[in-house]
Amino acid sequence: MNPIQILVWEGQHDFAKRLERCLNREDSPEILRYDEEAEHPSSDAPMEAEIAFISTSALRRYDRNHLAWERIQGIPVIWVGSGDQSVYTATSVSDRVVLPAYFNCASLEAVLRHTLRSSPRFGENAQTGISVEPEKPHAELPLHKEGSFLYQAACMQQLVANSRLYGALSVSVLIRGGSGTGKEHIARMVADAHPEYRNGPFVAVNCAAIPDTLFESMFFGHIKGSFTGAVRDHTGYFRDAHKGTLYLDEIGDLPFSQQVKLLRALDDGMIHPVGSSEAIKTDFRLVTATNRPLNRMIQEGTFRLDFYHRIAVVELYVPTLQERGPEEKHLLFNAAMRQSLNLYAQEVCELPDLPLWLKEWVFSYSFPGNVRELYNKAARMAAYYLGHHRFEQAECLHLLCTEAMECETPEQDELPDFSSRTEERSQVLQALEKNQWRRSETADALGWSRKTLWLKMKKYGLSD
Ligand SMILES: Nc1ncnc2c1ncn2[C@@H]1O[C@H](COP(=O)(O)OP(=O)(O)OP(=O)(O)O)[C@@H](O)[C@H]1O
Repeated sequence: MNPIQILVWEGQHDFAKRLERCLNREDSPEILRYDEEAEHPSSDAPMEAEIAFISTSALRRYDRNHLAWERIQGIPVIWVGSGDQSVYTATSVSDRVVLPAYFNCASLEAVLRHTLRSSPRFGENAQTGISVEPEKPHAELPLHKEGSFLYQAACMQQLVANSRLYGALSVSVLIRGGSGTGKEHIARMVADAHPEYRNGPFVAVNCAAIPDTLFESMFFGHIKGSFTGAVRDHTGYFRDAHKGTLYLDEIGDLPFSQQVKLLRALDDGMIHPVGSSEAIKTDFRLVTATNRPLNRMIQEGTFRLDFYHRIAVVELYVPTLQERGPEEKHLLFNAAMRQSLNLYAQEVCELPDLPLWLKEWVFSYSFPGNVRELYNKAARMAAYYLGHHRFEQAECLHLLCTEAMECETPEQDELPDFSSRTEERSQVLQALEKNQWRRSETADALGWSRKTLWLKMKKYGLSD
């Protein structure tokens, strides 16, 4: 028997490799790869392959919808989500199942089975000649713990190892990374690694919130009566951090003029409290953090190069959640759900089995707000579960929509011009009935996206 041919048209460079890894090797399917530059399956001639995996984003480049595609090619197509939530939301509520680009073998199997069964070419009991490797029973990968800091990915293990390594030295450390990645956790890890400074205070300062007029007093302190309102002596951050760690968060937001003043004091550790002629020696380890592009700011002249050299003897980069990979998202999401369930529930509440679509959402969503956002989404799901004792897909996906996505209001130009609400409702209803309530076909018939149809059905009480 000739090996089955599978067509892959999906931009992720390792997609085909991951596919091969999941598919049963004894069947050894032949994978035909298409990409941007090479010939692509846009022609109207039927394709050679027996099944295709095509990125949903490919559709946007052609004036066709997925049904037209499948009709022309005459083979079942598994659409691959780009990881963009809008695509996922739009398609997962319709009868089309979308495989997330970051799939695992279990989700591949589920999507494959669903697609082949509903394909006229293969049918319910069809022998397709392809199967997914049986899921090997494997223990969940261990989630490492450093206090309340959880991590698993190799890049995170390296980061933690480096934090300990350089933390033990008396060097200034700059921590770079996106918002919500856990920079403060890393700063504390660095501080705790030093044999001496770890025993002193950890003074955290948000540099984005320091008024220019109070800058010197806040950092270097003042003596009573040195200015109006100075009713008592004030030590300031430098002296507060003596023999410990001074953590300057959002250092990229420190105005240029304040950078000079800090640089002078950091160079020799000598400070002059406001209103005092006495110089005081301070001794601490400096750790700074930022999510701003300091290199670009230096080029643009908004961040001082000499100041950068002073604060960044060692640089640690905290990867975004997306860079850590889907496994880390999955493990952290479970841990965060467990934490929220315990926090919100009146009595002990075990983590329920999460439905496949929710796991896939976690796998494919990019979490631009990183771990902070992941904790927020997990908390929403935990609160929803405690209220409903189940996960209803449409409602949950709606709760998981980010604020920036405008989940509620589809774009106006996507909507046809209906003069009244009632008329629109009956149009939607008629179209649904005409298409046997198949959402993809109905959306096509109305000339809407599936997301728009879904939102309209919710609005008019037509969804389950
Ligand atoms: N790996 C992790 N394990 C557990 N909690 C984490 C992890 N990373 C971050 N968090 C939590 O996410 C939130 C944001 O973390 P943190 O404040 O350290 O981020 P940040 O990078 O300093 O963000 P920002 O740049 O916005 O200040 C905190 O509540 C923190 O406890």
